[in-house]
Formats: sequence, C-alpha cells, structure tokens
Amino acid sequence: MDKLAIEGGLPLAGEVAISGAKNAALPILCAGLLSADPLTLTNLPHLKDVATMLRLLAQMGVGVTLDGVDGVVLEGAGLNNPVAPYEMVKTMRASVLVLGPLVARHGEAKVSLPGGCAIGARPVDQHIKGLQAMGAEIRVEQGYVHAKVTSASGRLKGARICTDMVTVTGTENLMMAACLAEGETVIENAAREPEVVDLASCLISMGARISGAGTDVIRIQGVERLHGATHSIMPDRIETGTYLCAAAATGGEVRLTRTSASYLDVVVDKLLDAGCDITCERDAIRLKAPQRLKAVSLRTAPYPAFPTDMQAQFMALNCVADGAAVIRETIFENRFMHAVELMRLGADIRIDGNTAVVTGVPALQGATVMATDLRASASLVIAGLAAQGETIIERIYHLDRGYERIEEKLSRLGARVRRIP
Ligand SMILES: CC(=O)N[C@H]1[C@@H](OP(=O)(O)OP(=O)(O)OC[C@H]2O[C@@H](n3ccc(=O)[nH]c3=O)[C@H](O)[C@@H]2O)O[C@H](CO)[C@@H](O)[C@@H]1O
Ligand SMILES: C=C(OP(=O)(O)O)C(=O)O
Repeated sequence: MDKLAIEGGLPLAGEVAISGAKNAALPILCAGLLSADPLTLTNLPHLKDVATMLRLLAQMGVGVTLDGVDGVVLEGAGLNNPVAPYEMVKTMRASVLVLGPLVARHGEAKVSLPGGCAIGARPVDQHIKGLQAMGAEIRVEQGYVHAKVTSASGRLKGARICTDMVTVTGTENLMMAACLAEGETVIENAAREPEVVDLASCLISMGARISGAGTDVIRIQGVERLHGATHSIMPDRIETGTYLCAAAATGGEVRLTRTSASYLDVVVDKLLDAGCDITCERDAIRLKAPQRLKAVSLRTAPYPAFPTDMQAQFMALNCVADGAAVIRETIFENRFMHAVELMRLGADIRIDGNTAVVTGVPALQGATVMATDLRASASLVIAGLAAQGETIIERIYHLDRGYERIEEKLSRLGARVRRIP
C-alpha cells in the first residue's frame, strides 16, 4: 500500500486549481441512470471513487465515454443489469446512490450495502423508508438491498417523506427516484448541502421538475422521462477548505483558483477567527496566515453549519495554534480517529465522547502515522506539512478517493512530498 513522505516545516506558497467536487460528482454520475439520452458532465475530478462509480455504471450497461481532460458522456439507453455487487462498492459510500435511480427507471435493483469511510455505523434506513413510501417493495438480505416496483404502471408513486435526520445521500437518492415517480413527492427535513443543489440543477437541466433544493423542503413533480443534458460539476468546497487549512497551519500564503468562497462561509469565518487574512474573488480565494494561529472552537452540523468533512483538518490546524479549542462532532459517532495519530506527532488532544479539546503546541515533530479515513488522512497531511522533520503517512489510498493529484498540487505550493509505492 502506498505511503506519503512529507518533509515538513515549509510554508505553502503559490497558486493551485481546485477540482470538481467528489460529493457532487458521485450523485450526478448516478443521474446518468435516469435517462436513455446522453448526459455530458464536465469538471469531473480524477478520483478513485469516480473511477469506481464509472466502472459500476458500465457493468450495469450504461455507456461511459471519457471526453477530453475532465469530461464524460453517459448513455443510459443500454441499462440492463441493475446490480451493484459488493466487490465493486465496498470502498465507496456513494454507491448506494444508484438505488433510487435504478428502482425509478428500471423497476428493480439489487444493491450491496455500501462501504466508504468507517466514521460511524452509517445505516441507509432513511433511503429505504423513503423508497418504501413511494411504493417500492424492499428487503435486505445477505448484505444486499433488493428493491422492486410492483405497481401496475411500473412507476414509483409520489409521497410525502420526512427523514428522521438530515441525510445528504438520503435526500439525493430520494430526489432522483422522485423525478420519475407518478405525482408529487415532498422531502421534508431535506439536506441543504450545495452538492444537493448541484444535483438538482443537473436533474432540472435533464427535464426534472424540482423546486426548493437548498431549503429543507424539496418538491418534485414526477415526469415520465428525463432527457439528455450537459452539466459542469461544482468546485470541491472540502478540497478548497483543506488547502486553506494547510496554508494556514504552515504559515503560508496561497491563492486557490477555479473555486468559490460562496459555499464556505462558516469555514472562512473560522479561518478569519484563527487570524488568517482572506480575500474572496469571484472564482478564487486567497489566504495569508498570521505569525501564529489562534485556536478556534467548532461544532459540526448539517449545512449551512460547520461541515463534518472539515473537522479533522481544523483539528490539525488547532494542534499548532495558540490556546485551546473545543471541537464537537455531532454527525458521526466515530470521527476522531485522526486524534491519536496527531498525538504521535506531539499534539495535545483530549477526547471525551464527541468532544475533543486541542491545546496548541509550539511545534509538531514528524513521525510515522496511519491514515484511517479520507479526511483523517487530510488532517495528517496538514500536520505533517506543519511538523518539523519527516512524517510518513501509511495507507494513503483513502486520499486518492477524495483528493485529485494531491502530491502534485502540494509540490506546486512548495511542499516536499513524495509517494512511496
Ligand atoms: C458521498 C457523500 O456525499 N458523502 C457525504 C455525505 O455522507 P452521507 O450521505 O453518508 O451522510 P448522511 O448525511 O446520510 O449522514 C448523516 C447522519 O445520518 C445518519 N443516517 C443517514 C442515513 C440513514 O439512512 N440513516 C442514518 O442514521 C448517519 O449515520 C449520520 O450519522 O454526507 C456526510 C455529512 O455531511 C459527509 O460527511 C459525507 O462526505
Ligand atoms: C466521508 C466522506 O466520504 P464518503 O461519504 O464517500 O465515505 C468524505 O467525503 O469526507
């Protein structure tokens, strides 16, 4: 398994471009299952999860043609095998997003319970309950969700669905299924994440009738079919936030292009609280770190509050800040696995349930650490860049799921990073 070697202690400086968002690309690729016509996507990030999703769609009979540097054309006319086998999806949470589109368009599906980051139990009961409310018959057997539409018309029926908690992929799955259902579906307590809005805008350009995406009530008037469209994937707000934290933690100055601060309000506010100087341009963000960061406390919660996918990176930043920060994780019950690894680098962290107290130290020292999940890996990269001496990060395959060409981008910013096969 590949490792990453980082010679830390250098401030990041320069400019890099941000890639398309993993968590927008994955659901939008699944939208390709909803139509027989070509769906052309651009700004698709080159990530392991994206490659896995494309393989999965191809084995279902969807035509997959790579188009230029960052584009793909999906042709759903050949969809004939509505199965997502465990072997293909065990590394990827977003695989469950094929369930709604398959049931809605093909009338049946057999989808393995998903893998992804081991940051909590991550059940999919809300996805299942929502599809059942739309009339799908569902049983879960031997690790697979089997779903079937039994109505005379062969279509799902619109329903009013109120999810027990805010779920991002749950909202996305049900929204996609509802596009081809008969009548109106109302999703209450819907996730408001920008990635949900990006998916909705792609679906609308395919002819779906959706209103309210970005609020907690989404209304979908089902249509008989969706048509082809062209859509550009939104920039990755979490990749953006990660590079901002890396620049802040190393005392650097960077400009990130092909991105926008508009989905990052709360992250930008926390970086300002930490003492960073930030300039937001139309398609770029510039950050200049202070001499010494100030500790910033935070509490994760659904959008527009602080994103759980940025919690680990801010923990790394707080490790080298002045003062103590209290970090509360309210979304996932097991998302502090990076803390013990950060402690190996000399961080001062105390964990009590869903709360971590991080007291900044003058400097971290390089060591060998183990990456346990995607954002945990990102936090170790940030800490390694800020630490004195060499840090070796083991099991970096997680990083390849979510960060495009990370060594190349960091090197462009002056970091000394190399991959050890
Ligand atoms: C591919 C993708 O977009 N992944 C993101 C998505 O994950 P994902 O969509 O899996 O996360 P959810 O928003 O569904 O999870 C939120 C909480 O609800 C719980 N839950 C969810 C569904 C369900 O049926 N039952 C249930 O109990 C989860 O265990 C978790 O505690 O949103 C998370 C929260 O912003 C992010 O960390 C992930 O990066
Ligand atoms: C948790 C994440 O990914 P996934 O939902 O794909 O496991 C993430 O993007 O931080």
